[in-house]
Amino acid sequence: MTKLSVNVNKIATLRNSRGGNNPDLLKVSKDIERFGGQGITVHPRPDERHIRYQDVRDLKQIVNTEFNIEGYPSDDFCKLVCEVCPTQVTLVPDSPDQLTSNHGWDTKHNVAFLTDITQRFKTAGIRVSIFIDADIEMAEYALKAGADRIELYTEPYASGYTHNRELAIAPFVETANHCKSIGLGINAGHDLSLENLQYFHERIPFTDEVSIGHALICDALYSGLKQTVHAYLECLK
Ligand SMILES: CC(=O)[C@@H](O)[C@H](O)COP(=O)(O)O
Ligand SMILES: NCC(=O)COP(=O)(O)O
Repeated sequence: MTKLSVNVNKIATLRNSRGGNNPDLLKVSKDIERFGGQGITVHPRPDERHIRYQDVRDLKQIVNTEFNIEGYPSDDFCKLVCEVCPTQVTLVPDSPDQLTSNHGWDTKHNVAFLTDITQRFKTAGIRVSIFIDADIEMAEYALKAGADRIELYTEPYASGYTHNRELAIAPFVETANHCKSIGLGINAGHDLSLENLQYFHERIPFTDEVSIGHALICDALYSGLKQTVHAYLECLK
C-alpha cells in the first residue's frame, strides 16, 4: 500500500505571512490525519521561511501517523532530528538559498558523508531516506550509504507528463524496479498532483510513500482540505 504523507510547508508559509497563528499548523495537521492522511512531512529550511524548528518539535507531540522530516543534514538539522526522533528523515541536498528542491544527491560522490549521517540517524532508530534523481547508480550508492529507502525526485516526471507520460515515467519505473530488486524502499515526491499521481501509482504500485504538499494545498483552496485529501487517496487505491 502506498502511503500519502502530506507536506504542510505551505500551511506554515500562509501562517507566517501575517505573523500570527492562522492557519494553525497543528490543527491542520491533526485534521489531515483525521481525513485519512497517512503521514505528515515538513521541510525546515535554514531561514525558517515556512516550517520553523519549533514547529517540528510541536508537531512531534501531535502527529499520530508517520512523521517525516526532510532537509539538508547540517549540524543544526541533525541535532533537531535526533532531538525529535521522527519516523523518518529524508536527506535532501538543498543549499540554503534554493527556492525549492530541484535535484537529488550525487550519492556516489557523497557516499562517505551520507554513510556517516545515515549511521547517526539509524543508531537513533530513525528510518533514513535519501532524495535522488531517477538513476540506478544513485540508488546503488544510496544503498551503500546504508539508506533504508530512497525518495525519487519527481519534478522531471511531472513536467514531462502532459507532453508524453510514457516517456516521462520510464526512468522512474526502471529505477524503482531496480530498488525493489536490491531491497531498497521507494518513496517519491515533488510536484506530484491530481493530474499525474494516479498514473505514477499505476506504473509503480509498490511505492512505499508519496509526499505531496504544494499541489495538494493549492487544490484545497478550491475543494477544501477534507475532499482534497480524499481525492489524493483515491489516486493511490
Ligand atoms: C524535498 C522536496 O521535494 C520537498 O521538501 C520540497 O523541497 C518542498 O520544499 P518547499 O515547500 O520549500 O518548496
Ligand atoms: N518530498 C516532496 C514533498 O515533501 C512535497 O513536495 P511538493 O509536493 O510540495 O512539490
